[in-house]
Amino acid sequence: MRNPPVNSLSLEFLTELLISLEKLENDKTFHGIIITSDCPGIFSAGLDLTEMCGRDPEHYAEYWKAVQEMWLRFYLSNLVVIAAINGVSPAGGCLLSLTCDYRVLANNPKYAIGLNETLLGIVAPFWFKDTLVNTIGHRSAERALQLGLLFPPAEALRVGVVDQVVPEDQVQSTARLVMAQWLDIPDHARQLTKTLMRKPTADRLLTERDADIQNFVRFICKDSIQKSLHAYLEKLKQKKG
Ligand SMILES: CC/C=C\C/C=C\CCC/C=C/CC(=O)SCCNC(=O)CCNC(=O)[C@H](O)C(C)(C)COP(=O)(O)OP(=O)(O)OC[C@H]1O[C@@H](n2cnc3c(N)ncnc32)[C@H](O)[C@@H]1OP(=O)(O)O
Repeated sequence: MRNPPVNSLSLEFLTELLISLEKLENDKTFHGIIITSDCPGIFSAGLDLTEMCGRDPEHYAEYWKAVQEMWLRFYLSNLVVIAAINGVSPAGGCLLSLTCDYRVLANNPKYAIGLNETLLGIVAPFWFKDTLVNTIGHRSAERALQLGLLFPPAEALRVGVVDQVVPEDQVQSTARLVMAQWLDIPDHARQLTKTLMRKPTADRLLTERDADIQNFVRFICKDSIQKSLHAYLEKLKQKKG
């Protein structure tokens, strides 16, 4: 991912990601992809706050549809998808990694990962929650979501948000080793098993997709939510000054 400075998942970047995924899926010489970051120290800052702040309802609806599409397409991809997480990964950045089949995280205490939406005064939608529950179990997910926990590497490994923590200079090579192991499995059997595991979760969003967009638009348009997102963005900007 190369969307400096923080790989935020803007509408444009999400569209590029989806086009890239589609191209790779349509090229039958590809069997797997490794998602990693070109921004030093940052895997992805998550959803782009500027797409959710100070825009009109039509824009929010278009943006949310693209976020849903990213989740659905990566979560259900027939390719083996591995996240080589070489930086901090809050909220939507964590969600993107949770769509992958395997997560390797660099062992740097700054590289926290988690669904921290509540800390921003926003609520992780049910399909964010379902993805986390499927990964770490109900009790750990409930605690992590309510408290908006961002896990440092050792904790992330302990709770199961990531599958492996390795020295920073070994993230890419480890992801490639893991990829080789996954590609050794007969493709059709692995793909069908992935579908079996993930389709019920994806189907829930597919059947409630429009209602989920309407919920998002209603929620994000609230004055109180706009105010807190705006204040949060300002705080990020002032950090430098
Ligand atoms: C009932 C409910 C129904 C429906 C619910 C509906 C919806 C709610 C759910 C919405 C879900 C949202 C999920 C999300 O992903 S929200 C985004 C969460 N992300 C964060 O909190 C991360 C914020 N960023 C950071 O903490 C730091 O930037 C970071 C640690 C990533 C990097 O720090 P660093 O010091 O290296 O850089 P900064 O100086 O902070 O940032 C550089 C510039 O980038 C801008 N920035 C940062 N993050 C974002 C972002 N997520 N979106 C847009 N822009 C971002 C930052 O402002 C700086 O900008 P400039 O000052 O250079 O202009």
